[in-house]
Amino acid sequence: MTRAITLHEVSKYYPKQPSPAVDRFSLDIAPGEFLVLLGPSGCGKSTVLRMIAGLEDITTGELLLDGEYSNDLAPGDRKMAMVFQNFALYPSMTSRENIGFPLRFEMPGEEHGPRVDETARILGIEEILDRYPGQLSGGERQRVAMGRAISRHPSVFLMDEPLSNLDAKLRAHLRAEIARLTRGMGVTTVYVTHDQAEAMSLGDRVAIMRSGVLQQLSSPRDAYHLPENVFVAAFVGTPRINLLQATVIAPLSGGMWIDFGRQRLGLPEPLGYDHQMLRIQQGRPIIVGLRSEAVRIAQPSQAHAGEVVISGVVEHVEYQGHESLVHLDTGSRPAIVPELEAPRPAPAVTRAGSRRAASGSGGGIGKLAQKAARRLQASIPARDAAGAGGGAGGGAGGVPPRPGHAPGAAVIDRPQASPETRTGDLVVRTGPDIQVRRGDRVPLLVDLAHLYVFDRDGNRVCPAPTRQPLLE
Ligand SMILES: Nc1ncnc2c1ncn2[C@@H]1O[C@H](COP(=O)(O)OP(=O)(O)OP(=O)(O)O)[C@@H](O)[C@H]1O
Repeated sequence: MTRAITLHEVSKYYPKQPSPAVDRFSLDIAPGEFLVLLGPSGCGKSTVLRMIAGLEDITTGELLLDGEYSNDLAPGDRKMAMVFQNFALYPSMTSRENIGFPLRFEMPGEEHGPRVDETARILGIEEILDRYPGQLSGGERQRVAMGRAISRHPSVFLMDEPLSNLDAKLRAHLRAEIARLTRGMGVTTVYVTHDQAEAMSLGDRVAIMRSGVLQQLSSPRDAYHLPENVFVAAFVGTPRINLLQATVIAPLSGGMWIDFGRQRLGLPEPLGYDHQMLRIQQGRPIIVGLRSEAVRIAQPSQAHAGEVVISGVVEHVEYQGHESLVHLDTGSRPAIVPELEAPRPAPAVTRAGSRRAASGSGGGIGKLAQKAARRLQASIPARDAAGAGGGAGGGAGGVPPRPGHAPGAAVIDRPQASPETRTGDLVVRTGPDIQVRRGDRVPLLVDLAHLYVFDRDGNRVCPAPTRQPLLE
């Protein structure tokens, strides 16, 4: 059995907390779907999961299971199995006993052996059934923990960062196993992670959260290619998208340029629809997003249609084996997004109050950048969250306004880095054998088909959202 889960305008206020941990969160999860809740530390992912499990009360809003109002259903009656980050196994029980333990309550008086053997076969852990947890590796222990969840034949799996205690190789391996298992069983799965790579590889859809508010609900592909706001653009993808402060220049005499301060990108005429819409942004600060594969180092004579030329000075080359990442200084001012690490270079500082050090795409932010973000946030008019996710549909049904929460980017100047530590404002992905040296000025071809523009509130305006925000 598998089931549909609906959250309708669900909020969670913890006692003595001024703002909600989860704010008017709406989501429809189809039977058998694998949905990933993704976001930085503290954004409310686990709270959503725990409300679905019945381990946390819902303050306002509704939870429907297969269309039935279920806010008050006891956890034990929800037929859900949870797998946590800290997979606690009973140390005095063998793997077989650990897996069979929940069945004592679910199938009292029945023979559990066949169910445990079947589970072990699915997970490929027949050989370790008679060992104790102390005799197992971390990966084996996590498999047993999953076995305990699977053996119950739940209608829903709820997984809260189940792989985050494992090393990278094992994580990748078990990630593939989880995908295979849950899809094979056809069981609805809600999976919490702050690791965007994990989310992208596992989810049928990802729900990206920030400060308790749903930012985007879409396929992993759309989250990468059509981020609804600058937060999603910056959170999804490695290396992080290049975000540059810019302005639009569109004189009445014709032509349109994106001005980065020292350099300009000329938009080819006749202007396409997406570029025409940028005229509205003239005179306002914007953020340009360029993924590292949207720019290549090549001579202007090699430019394809839709590519325009700028240049940059090589600051640093990062060899990665299969590719190199070239860090360049284009004389632009990078923009950063609060709650995410500052772009290069930035000391990794764990956010004060965060319960767990963030890694990967998650939560740290350089102290200087944090201070600057606070200063600038104070000076940027805060628009409500309706703009942040209410653009392209994606199934989120629009993001409700959240008084006092500015969802968009704070566009801030990067703290000044010394020449020794400076690593550029633009990262470009190249082949591994690129022959460039620090200090070389190189031509850069920017593919306009992969140019993103976000307005001052952080909402994507190019490519134009399917639902246009009100023209002011
Ligand atoms: N029992 C609680 N009492 C008060 N505040 C809480 C409680 N549990 C969580 N919070 C707060 O609610 C917010 C959301 O927490 P939650 O654990 O849901 O976030 P998360 O995205 O899962 O974070 P992480 O990835 O670090 O686990 C945080 O600010 C957290 O400090």
